[in-house]
This record gives sequence, C-alpha cells and structure tokens, in this order.
Amino acid sequence: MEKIRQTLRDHAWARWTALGIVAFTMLTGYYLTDVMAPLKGLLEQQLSWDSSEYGFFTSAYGWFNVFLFMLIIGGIILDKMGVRFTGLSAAVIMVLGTAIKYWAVSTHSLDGQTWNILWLFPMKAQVFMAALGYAIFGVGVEVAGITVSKIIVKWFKGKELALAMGLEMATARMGTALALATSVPLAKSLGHVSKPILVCLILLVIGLIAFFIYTFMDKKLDASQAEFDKQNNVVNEEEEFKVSDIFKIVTNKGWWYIAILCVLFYSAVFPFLKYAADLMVNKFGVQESLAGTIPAMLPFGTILLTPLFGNIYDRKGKGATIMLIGSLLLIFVHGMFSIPFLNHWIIAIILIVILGIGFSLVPSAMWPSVPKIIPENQLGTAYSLIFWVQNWGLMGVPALIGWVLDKYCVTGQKVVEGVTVNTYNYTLPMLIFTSLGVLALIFAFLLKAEDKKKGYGLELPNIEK
Ligand SMILES: C[C@H](N)C(=O)N[C@@H](CCCCN)C(=O)O
Repeated sequence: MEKIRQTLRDHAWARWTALGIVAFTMLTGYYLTDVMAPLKGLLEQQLSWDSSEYGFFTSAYGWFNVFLFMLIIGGIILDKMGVRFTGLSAAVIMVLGTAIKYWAVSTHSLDGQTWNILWLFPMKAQVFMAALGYAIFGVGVEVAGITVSKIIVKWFKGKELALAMGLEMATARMGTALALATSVPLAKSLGHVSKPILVCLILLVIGLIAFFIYTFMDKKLDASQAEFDKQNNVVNEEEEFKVSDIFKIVTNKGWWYIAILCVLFYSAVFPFLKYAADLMVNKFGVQESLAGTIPAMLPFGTILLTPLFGNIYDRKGKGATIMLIGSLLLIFVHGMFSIPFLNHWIIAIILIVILGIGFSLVPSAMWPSVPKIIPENQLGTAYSLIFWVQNWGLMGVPALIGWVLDKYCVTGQKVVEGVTVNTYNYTLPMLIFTSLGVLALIFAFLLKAEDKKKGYGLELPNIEK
C-alpha cells in the first residue's frame, strides 16, 4: 500500500482557505472593537457622555480578561479542548456582548438612571451596561485572537508562518479601518449613534457562521494528520498540556520580554487610536465628520505592510531587529505628535503613515516569534498570558488618558450642533504615549540580547528548507 506523504496542511489551497475563513471572523471582531472610537464626539452630543465616561467604557474591554482571568482560562481551555470548541465559544461570546452593548446604547429605558457600581461609584446606567457588553465582547474577541493564532501555527508551522499571521492581522486591520472610516457616516445617515453597533452585530453573526464552517476543515486536518502518522509509523511525542506548564511559561525570560514589549507597544497604539479622532479635532483642527479618516489610514497602511514584513521574516529572519526598528518609529511618531506647534493636518497624515510602518513591523515579527520560544502544546496558554499582560495596558491606558484629559487638559468649551463640549490640549497624553514607546524599545533590546544568549532563532528565517 502506498504511504500518505502529505497532510491537509501540505496543500496550499487548504491552508490559505482555512486562513481566509478564520481571518474573516477576526475582521468582524476588530470592526466592533473600534467602532465607537470616532463616535466620542457624537456620544457627548447625543447621549451626554463625558471623556471619563468614554474612557471607562473603553477600558471595559479588559475588565473580565484581566480581573476575572478570563483570558488565561480561555488559553487553558484552548490547550485542553482544542481550537474548534474554544473558537466557536469565543465567537458566540462576541455576539452576546455586542447585543448587550447595542441594547444599552439604543434603549431609552436606562435614560436618567444612575447606578452605584460596587456600592461605591455612581455611574450612568447606560454607560455601565454598554461597558458590560463591551467587557463580555472583550473576552470573546481576545480568546478568538489566541485561538486563531494557534490555528495559524497548526497549519503554517515550518511554512509561511509570519506571512500567514501578517495576512490575518491585515484582514483584522481592515475591520479596524472600516470601523474608523464608516462609523460616523453610518451613525449620521442612519440617524443614531447606536446604528454602527447594529451593523457590527450582523457582521459578527456572519463571522460566527464562518468559524463554524472552519471547524469542518479543522476536523479534516486532524484526521489527515492522524492517518499520516499511522501510515508513516510516526509516534506523536507531544505531551498533553498540564496546568503546571504555566510555571514553565512564566519562568521563561524570553517569554517575559515579549509579553512586556507587547503591553508597552500595543498600549501606545490601540489606546492612542481610541483618542486619535479627538486628537485630530482638537490639535489639528480637522472637521468632526472627517476626524476618523486620518487615523483610519493607519490600519490601511498595515494591511499591506504587515504581510510584507512577515514575508521578509519568513525568508530572511531578523525578527528581533524588526521589533527594535518598529519601537523606534513609535517613539518618533508620538514624540512629534506631542510637539504643540506641529499642528498642520498634513503632518498628522505623515505621522500616521509612519506609525503604520511601526505598527506593521512589531506585530509581524512578535507573534510568529512566540512558537520559537514556547512548545506548541503550551502555545494557547502562552499567547493568552501575553494577551493578559497586554490587556492591563489596553484597559488601563485609555482610562488614564481619559482621566488626564479631563483633569489637566481641558482648554475651554465649544458648541457642536447645539451641544457644549470640552476642547483639549493633547500634549500630555502624547507624552505618556511617547514614554511607553521608550520603554518598549528597551525591552526590544533585552529580547534581542536574550535571543543571542539562548539561541531561540528569532533572527533566523521561519521557512524550513
Ligand atoms: C488586541 C489583541 N490582544 C492583539 O494583540 N492582537 C494582535 C494580533 C495577535 C494575533 C496574531 N495572530 C494585533 O496586532 O491585532
């Protein structure tokens, strides 16, 4: 009998199709993640939210992931139960959280109500419920993110891993770009700030269906792998994941450097994006309705560049160096944004484009580097722990910036469409983002040094000859 020489992942069409499907599910998640970002002004006008309430709502993304350890639990479930169960559950959670958020922002039943959160903090009921929905969604989208990363490693290890991850992130960024570019026009044309969330909800249901379709491919991959192993007398020596493996992960210095670089770098990008539209209005004098368009260029740039840099990493290596250069660009951009007299909108566009290059370099090398440091059976947990550390920043930094804006940066008030809103000086928030970049650069250096010492191969190509 002729032996099977290939598994499903050896067929290019199969692995790229699998990637396309799961990447689409991530696109729908990223759309919702940023759909409220350009709506800060409209939320102030239509629902009377202030910057602190917006900051509170935005930070909710990480509540359950960070404080209830949902992400880490998600990672352990992923390593124990596999990608099909975990991915489907994550997609359902995304839909559920978004439905709650949509209800909160569209209903009038919460109007005028204030609740005492934990008997301590008075909070508008509407803001709290919207935040709760977003917090639930945050669990879903983050667990979906680690699941999709593990899926990509499953199909692409030893092949075009960084290119595949780059393409997945590029697709996800299309979701971010769409959110930034379409949410204000959608809200205005459909007549309410809640309408873009409804559009997201519909997209997320389609994303859930897409992932359901993927599970059939995943089953086929497992079956083909089992058949291949049987016919070729391959003994699968990979150990089952044990909860005690968490100790192995968190005692690995290289893993820590990636996790800390990740939290610092991403905290200077994603939370920045939440305020970027407002920055454009307040510092660069851009019209409210166009303010989302300039930050939207960032994800657009990364759509092309992340796969490109990933491809370079796959073929030429230099992963640690790529992360170093990306961190340097981050410092440059935020440093420039914090200089008060550089306030022409063309400068804003140039800086956003450069940030796009930095935001392509670091992720394109960071995520495919993790499997070089951590074995595949622990990968779900390793990614989830990195995401967990990162979520502290994604949760804390927007809240910090919202608070700093209200406390130290109010410069006056203006009337927009009949409603009085604050105007802000963004110098201090931008200096905070710059400092995060400087710290990220230090950890990128430490990672490069650790790679040299331990020989992880971060500077080597991913494609096995
Ligand atoms: C926000 C999320 N925790 C995150 O860090 N996402 C990364 C992608 C990580 C997965 C790569 N396969 C991003 O850059 O969007």
